[in-house]
Amino acid sequence: MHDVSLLETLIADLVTDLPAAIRLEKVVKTLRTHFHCGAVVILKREQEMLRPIASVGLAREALGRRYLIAQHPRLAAITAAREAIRFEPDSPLPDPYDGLIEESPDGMLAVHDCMGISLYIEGQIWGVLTLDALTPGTFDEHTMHALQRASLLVEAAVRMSMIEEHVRALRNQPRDNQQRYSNSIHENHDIIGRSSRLMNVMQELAVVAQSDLPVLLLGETGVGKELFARQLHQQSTRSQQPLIYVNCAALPETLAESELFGHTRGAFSGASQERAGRFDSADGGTIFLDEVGELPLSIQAKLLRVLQNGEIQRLGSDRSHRVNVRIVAATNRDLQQQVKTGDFRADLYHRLSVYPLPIPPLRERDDDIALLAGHFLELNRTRIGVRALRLSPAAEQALHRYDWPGNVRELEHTISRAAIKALSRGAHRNDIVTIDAALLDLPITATQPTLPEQSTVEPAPYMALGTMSLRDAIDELQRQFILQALTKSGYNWAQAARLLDMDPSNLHKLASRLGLK
Ligand SMILES: Nc1ncnc2c1ncn2[C@@H]1O[C@H](COP(=O)(O)OP(=O)(O)OP(=O)(O)O)[C@@H](O)[C@H]1O
Repeated sequence: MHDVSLLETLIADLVTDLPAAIRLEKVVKTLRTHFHCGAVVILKREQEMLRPIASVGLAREALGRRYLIAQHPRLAAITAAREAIRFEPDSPLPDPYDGLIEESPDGMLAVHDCMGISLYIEGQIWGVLTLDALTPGTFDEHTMHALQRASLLVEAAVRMSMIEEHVRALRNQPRDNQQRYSNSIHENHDIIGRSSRLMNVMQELAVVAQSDLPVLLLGETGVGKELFARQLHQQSTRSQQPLIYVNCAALPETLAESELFGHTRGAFSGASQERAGRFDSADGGTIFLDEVGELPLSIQAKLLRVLQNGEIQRLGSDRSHRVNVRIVAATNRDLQQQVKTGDFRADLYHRLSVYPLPIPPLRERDDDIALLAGHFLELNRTRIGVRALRLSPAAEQALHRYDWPGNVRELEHTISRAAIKALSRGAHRNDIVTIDAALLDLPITATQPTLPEQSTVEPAPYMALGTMSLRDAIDELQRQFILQALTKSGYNWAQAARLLDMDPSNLHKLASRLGLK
């Protein structure tokens, strides 16, 4: 593609009426074709971090990662410069995408070309664009100039996507809220995931956030109810006011009342001075009652009174005062069942559950697993200080097969544990550490066969001329391709056949001949 046709294609990507995320995906695909790259990524800057928001050629989990700029010298150099920057194939600086490249047999970036450019919106750095080509010599002075020109259109595409998001958000907003909300729509990215189930919850959450209704977040342990509560507050009209967290399970019954509603001086022995409670602290804002199902019945009665008349009474006081607090509660218990057994007051239940919002368990949003895993891998990579931390294909498969009774929390702990175990095998700072399925130590919960661990597609130096026959080399290449397709499709043979553009029955036959079945 010549420069002119590149610009034309980018302009076409720009003017087509597409959702923001898809528009940017199209842009990176166009750039990949034009610049003959293995991977192209658009990353958005968020304080000290860069977050991939559109990518092609990288493993899907990359979209869940966050790159601390200070820890990635290439990204730091691109961010610091205004012009396009190129890294020579022999550059000693580690590449942030090592282990994540789809096209490379083991995901690794050996000798390769890399270039990038910072993206500016309204005079401020907005993010960066990076391009990696697997063949050294792909990028030269000419491509640098072409990238410089193309970056203007990428900036335009980003701008357009931002404007569209603003418009969509404003359409959903009550009038008095417009200014505040438009400032914050791009801020919170803490909830990782792109599954349709998650997107539906986020949409519902955005709508209910704007009402002042009490919300009851329901979901199994570890699904992220606290994150959703924070998001709800952030998107509400109260976002500039406090969000006060109360863990009801950790409140001792004897102290619960004074903690929640405050106490007067001398209300009990040790109460040497008057003290405000959590409801006072939350005045004007939101109180988040986590694990509300654990509240003792005596406190439930007092909480109900606050919800009924908006007034609180400090322990030891006979006067009450008004507070204006929005209630968001969460539980992993079956509250209706608790009502039946008399452990939870029915009247309080009805007050709290005006708007129940169920958060789906992780096993019902498989699409989020890779992104979350990527996010936790990057956090752990930073923590343990290695160059790259990645999953073997079999490990990735194991994550998808497992049913995650402890949900995201369990995934987070599984990856942290495996990272530390990998480190204890003697990894060093400059190492690329691969977590294999055994390190994850997950119980087998599925019927699908486990890919043999040798499916980690290693670079194949042994395929050099003189070390094997052409026939064996072809077999080896076919084996690697099939394993990659199987890994990518989660061992779904029909999908793997489509990826390989083969007839499924031929794929089965070939896989048997190659010893893969
Ligand atoms: N979508 C997500 N993106 C990033 N991190 C997540 C996500 N969901 C959950 N987490 C992380 O998983 C962990 C558990 O989340 P959280 O404590 O909110 O769960 P919970 O539903 O409140 O669980 P419990 O009912 O046991 O209190 C936290 O460390 C949280 O940051």
